[in-house]
Amino acid sequence: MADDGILDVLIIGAGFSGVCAAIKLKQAGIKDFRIYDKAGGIGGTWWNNTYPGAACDIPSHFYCFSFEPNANWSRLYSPQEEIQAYIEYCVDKYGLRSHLNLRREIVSLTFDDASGTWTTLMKDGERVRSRFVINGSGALHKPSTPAFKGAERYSGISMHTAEWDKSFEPSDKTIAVIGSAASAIQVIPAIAEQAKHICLYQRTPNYILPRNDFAYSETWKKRFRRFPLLARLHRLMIFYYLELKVFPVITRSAYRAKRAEDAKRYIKVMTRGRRVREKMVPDYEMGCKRILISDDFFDALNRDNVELVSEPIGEITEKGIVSASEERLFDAIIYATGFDLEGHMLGIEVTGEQGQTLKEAWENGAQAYKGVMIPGFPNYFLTTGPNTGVGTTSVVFMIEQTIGWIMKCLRKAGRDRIVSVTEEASEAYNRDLQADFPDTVWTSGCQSWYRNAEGRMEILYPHDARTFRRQMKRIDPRHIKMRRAAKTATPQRQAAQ
Ligand SMILES: Cc1cc2nc3c(=O)[nH]c(=O)nc-3n(C[C@H](O)[C@H](O)[C@H](O)COP(=O)(O)OP(=O)(O)OC[C@H]3O[C@@H](n4cnc5c(N)ncnc54)[C@H](O)[C@@H]3O)c2cc1C
Repeated sequence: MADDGILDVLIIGAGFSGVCAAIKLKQAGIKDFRIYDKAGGIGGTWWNNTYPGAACDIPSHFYCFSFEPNANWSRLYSPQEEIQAYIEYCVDKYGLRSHLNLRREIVSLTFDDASGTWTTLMKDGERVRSRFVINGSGALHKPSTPAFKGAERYSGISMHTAEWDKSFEPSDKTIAVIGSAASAIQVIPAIAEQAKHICLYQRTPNYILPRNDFAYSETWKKRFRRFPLLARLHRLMIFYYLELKVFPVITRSAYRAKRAEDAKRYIKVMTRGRRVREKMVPDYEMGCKRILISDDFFDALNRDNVELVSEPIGEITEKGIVSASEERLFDAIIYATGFDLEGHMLGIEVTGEQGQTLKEAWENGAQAYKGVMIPGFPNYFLTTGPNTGVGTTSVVFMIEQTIGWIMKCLRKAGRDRIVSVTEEASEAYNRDLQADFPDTVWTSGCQSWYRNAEGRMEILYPHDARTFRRQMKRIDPRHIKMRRAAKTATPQRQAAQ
């Protein structure tokens, strides 16, 4: 930290976002930064989600940093342990350990107009001042557990997939899995063989397509190590496959209808029994909710010890779950019920210029310029902010583009300038962005976690990842303003260029 006790940059979160930001800061010669995370380790999503079967669903060679390829990915879709090990490797390679502050939860950020600095308040009462804040607190770190009537009475084992108890032994247990989306279709195949009986409580069926996963042979790993260009080409192939083949399923209605028919046929072929088949085929447009992939879920579902329950849950009792008129008894209830997205956006109390809070600024919905900057909140950057999700691409790719843009801002800000986005630029950006949604499947009427309670799209970006990359290439000086603080806070700051 500089003599004046003010950090250059404070980073929130030690997941892909925080680690990427830290690496880029170091590479730019900015060493005066700290990373804070409330978790007990690094990795973010991959530190938290350790349930059996957890893995990425974007191919690994593209679900990693472009500047740090990994020739040793074991499979097309690597398991959680490998992704966690990759993040740990990056932290060590770029010497980030000494910058880490774990088990430190941030509760508020307050901007001081006079000095142009942010004060970050930790849950333990410590305050840290910094010029910049990069908020990489992620979208999926607050497990969401529906408030079922009576849930507190349940006396068996109860846990969310994102809070997995590693000592849990599924053998010979009767288990309820609530939720049938991404985590459920990974965890069920991983425990079905050991469990005595599993009941899958499904509210809405999902489009589930084949994953086509495979292990990379030692020969291929050797080739990737020997010829880094080959690994780059492989990454590019994945990128363009997702952009040109998968993204149009969501954006082109004629193509989508055809693919939806194929997908429904696949689900029918893969499920055993007419009753289950009927409940597993979605009746909404494909792509409106996240499209899932699995090679082993249907095999698990077809097992004699796995049962689909598609009636709504009435209440949870001391020993089990009541749905319709029947009570089923369970040794364990696993909540595969996703994450609280609204809580993430406003989980930290942020107060910007002239005492305006982020809650006030987002009264009519969360929005940011390019998903990164909010008018009235200078020197404050988001990494996976509103409308930055392209469901068919790697979030790590999106993070890299965003951090590239933030670094350009920091370079321009130099040693003593304050960066802010104009209200007009942010309004125009978001007006155009929201205007591009009506032609897409996400506004076709089905409700999904992509939209907020009022139906406004706050998660997804309406275009493909190449468009996002293009828009993050440069800084528009008409939109981004630089000024000096009234009271220069950091006279001998190390230059940010
Ligand atoms: C099970 C699962 C599988 C996924 N698979 C894929 C995939 O295949 N492909 C893909 O592209 N994306 C996937 N994702 C999305 C994934 O979240 C992103 O890819 C990526 O890991 C996000 O990284 P991040 O650093 O932005 O956020 P995170 O990984 O969520 O990290 C944020 C960190 O911020 C910390 N934090 C939050 N609030 C505070 C606070 N107030 N104070 C201090 N620390 C705080 C959290 O503890 C967390 O460690 C998956 C998500 C889940 C849950």
